[in-house]
Amino acid sequence: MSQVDIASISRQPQVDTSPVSEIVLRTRNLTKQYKQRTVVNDLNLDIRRGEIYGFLGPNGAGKTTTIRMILGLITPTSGSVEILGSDILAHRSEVLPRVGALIETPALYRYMSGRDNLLAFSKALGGVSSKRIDEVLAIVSLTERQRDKVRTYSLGMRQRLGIAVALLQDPDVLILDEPANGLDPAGIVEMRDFLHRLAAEGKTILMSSHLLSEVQQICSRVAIINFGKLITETTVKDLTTGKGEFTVKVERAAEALALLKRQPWGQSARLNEEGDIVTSSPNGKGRELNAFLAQAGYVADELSSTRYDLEETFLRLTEGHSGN
Ligand SMILES: Nc1ncnc2c1ncn2[C@@H]1O[C@H](COP(=O)(O)OP(=O)(O)OP(=O)(O)O)[C@@H](O)[C@H]1O
Repeated sequence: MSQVDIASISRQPQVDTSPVSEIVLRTRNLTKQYKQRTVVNDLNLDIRRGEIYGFLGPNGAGKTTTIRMILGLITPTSGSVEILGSDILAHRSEVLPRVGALIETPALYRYMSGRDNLLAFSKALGGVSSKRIDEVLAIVSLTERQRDKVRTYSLGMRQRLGIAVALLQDPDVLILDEPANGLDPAGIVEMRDFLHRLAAEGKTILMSSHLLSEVQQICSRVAIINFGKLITETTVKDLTTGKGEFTVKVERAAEALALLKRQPWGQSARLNEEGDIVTSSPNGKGRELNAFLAQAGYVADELSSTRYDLEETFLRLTEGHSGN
């Protein structure tokens, strides 16, 4: 995939930030066909102000194509993208300055220092104050290393410098395609802390990833797509929490299980690999389940909401298929 021309995305003059609705980025029935092949299929996404929204899917699922349509780099076959209340294609020049983007590896000059890279991009944008350059260097924690050549930077530092470029015009929305790609665990933690800081300042962040553990740690909400279609858009918490099920550690588990299975609400009760009971509760609440078991003489040692690993959930939802 090609690098994004950040300069062309943000070359337009800055406009006033007027009050906007809670949904900062919205796609409606977004569809892209190449010949007869539908690679993005009727996609409806709603991204809210200040959230870090994970856009997840296996290779070839249509993430980059969607991001390119969101940025107005390619035209949808049908459907629309609204950013900050305006249609991206109809109001490009007002909208794009408020959007910063980084698509895969940033296009940086490796023989120049970090600061000189920012100066070069700022010239392409029509000039950004030296104060703003200091600010973005501080935001991405590169102040100390700003005079060093980019070729001496780690991958994580280069990713952060790429994000610094995207931040030069102080955009409201940041769109990052695979920002954690190739980072080691320490780099991922750095990236996570850094994105949380940006979100806390009110930036809205859309990041794509196939690193599920990463999305689980960083994002508050996620959309999962496969074959260009939305499979689910939900909170990470909901995705990893069993739908109203509880895991119970109790003595004489087999007996307790038999009792539960005789209840109308407990028919799907089962034992997990650890020999603990996984079951629904009489009214969806853990307290009621606890009381029921205790009254029947099975006092629980532990009772918790059943959690699922995001990776398992993702594989189950996408059935491990690749869209390629
Ligand atoms: N210009 C194009 N012409 C034809 N097919 C294309 C074009 N661009 C992308 N595709 C196809 O569309 C599908 C979605 O590709 P896309 O790059 O959006 O997926 P992705 O989810 O970003 O994957 P990855 O994680 O591998 O980057 C792929 O099967 C790809 O081959």
